[in-house]
Amino acid sequence: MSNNDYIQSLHERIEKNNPNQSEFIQAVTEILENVSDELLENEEYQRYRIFERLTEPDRIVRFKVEWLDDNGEAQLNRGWRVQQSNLIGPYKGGLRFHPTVSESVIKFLAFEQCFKNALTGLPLGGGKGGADFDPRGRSDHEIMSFCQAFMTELYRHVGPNTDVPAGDINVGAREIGFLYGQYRKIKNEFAGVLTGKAVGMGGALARTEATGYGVIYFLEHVLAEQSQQLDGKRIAISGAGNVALNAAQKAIEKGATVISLSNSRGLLCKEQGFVKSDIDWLIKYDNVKDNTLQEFAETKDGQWSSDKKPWQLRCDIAIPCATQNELDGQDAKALLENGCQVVICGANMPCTSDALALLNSSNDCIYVPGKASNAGGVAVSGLEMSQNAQFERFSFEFVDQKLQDIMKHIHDQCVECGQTDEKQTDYVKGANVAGFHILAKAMLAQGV
Ligand SMILES: NC(=O)C1=CN([C@@H]2O[C@H](COP(=O)(O)OP(=O)(O)OC[C@H]3O[C@@H](n4cnc5c(N)ncnc54)[C@H](O)[C@@H]3O)[C@@H](O)[C@H]2O)C=CC1
Ligand SMILES: O=C(O)CCC(=O)C(=O)O
Repeated sequence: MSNNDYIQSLHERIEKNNPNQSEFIQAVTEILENVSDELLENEEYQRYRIFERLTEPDRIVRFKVEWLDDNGEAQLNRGWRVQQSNLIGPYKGGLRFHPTVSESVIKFLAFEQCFKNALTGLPLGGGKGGADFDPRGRSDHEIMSFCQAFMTELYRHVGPNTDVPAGDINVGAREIGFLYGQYRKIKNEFAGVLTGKAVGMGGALARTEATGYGVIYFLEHVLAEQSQQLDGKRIAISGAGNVALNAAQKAIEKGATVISLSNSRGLLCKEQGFVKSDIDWLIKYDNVKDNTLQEFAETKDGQWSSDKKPWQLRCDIAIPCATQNELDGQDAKALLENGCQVVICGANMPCTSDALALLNSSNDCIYVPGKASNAGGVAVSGLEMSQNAQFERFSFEFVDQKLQDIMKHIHDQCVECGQTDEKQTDYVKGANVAGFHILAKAMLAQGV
């Protein structure tokens, strides 16, 4: 088979085996494009079918979640846990509760997670889970009932050395608490089976902040490569959840001007830049108010625009922190026309394929994929696991320093594996190739 035919056969296999799973196919295609050379140059990778085996999840668990709402009516949802690969550590990755959750979404997240976790240098395999449950408008009691029902099935598939879920969209400290409480009751044991727990029950200090802070630490390295710094840069951020708000807070602390936040209903802009107390307020009322951003504009400061995204704003740096495919080709074009120099992802796969192609081929803009830049969250989850295993508690400063070291380590790997002919760094290629080497080597070493 010619080289072209071989790579083409891998594309066809993915399409054929995963019909109607556009997000999963998108994530796999991006990585395949970057690792084609390694596959062609390494006969062992082909003989042992490394790519095919990495793309096939070890197991997919789909389950029924039935629970009672506040009116005493039965509700029914679907839950998933995709255990993609435990080649280099227990399956590890978050849980997402959102009506758009599907098998394709969880599979793409689990696949990406394997590469991300490998880049951290910690012994973490890859997995992801969630449910098509919409928490919007639900009471605390309903959220608790749902979480308990979800864990009543999930508990049999997880364990501190088997699979360790954490939070993702709409799964924060409150949900992790309810999930953990149910696991503890069923199993009658304290075990580090979830991360993102409250600090008083084994959670790591700085886990809440870690993903957003990690993005900014990574960004500083990207800018340093260009002999630039964060101080004075205008940053547009999308999202207004855990990742967005903590990235904003760290960026402000480092002297940047953060001009936007957003949610699925619209955009909040503050032209002169948010200040620390603004972000403190938004963190405090996240989850409490129906639309925190709109309320901020109405009662405090800034402009609210319904149904708008931040990508038309003039900015030096864009940080998408909401969800997959939130930034499309038109948005990418607008960012480039307005002089955006760096797009660095807080969210997982926030750019459509069109947007990625435009941004990553531009000589004027650097694009950093989430599997590199948002790995700080899972890295600190890894520290939480090690803290739990030792019955220890690490200080905020210790964890934050480790996080900074890990983000630098990931950046260094991207630079090493992502060199282009023009002696620049292609961060997409760097992250994909570096992660692939780690997983491929482990797969070869462990035999078939
Ligand atoms: N929480 C974590 O540690 C990590 C999260 N991520 C990724 O970061 C992203 C955000 O996650 P979190 O902040 O944890 O979730 P979150 O639930 O705290 O916040 C999500 C935010 O995105 C907004 N949003 C959702 N869909 C949207 C849409 N279509 N358009 C605009 N805004 C939308 C929501 O309104 C909310 O403000 C996700 O892609 C997640 O997979 C990645 C690594 C780690
Ligand atoms: O902390 C974790 O285990 C998971 C974080 C996560 O879901 C992600 O990196 O996308």
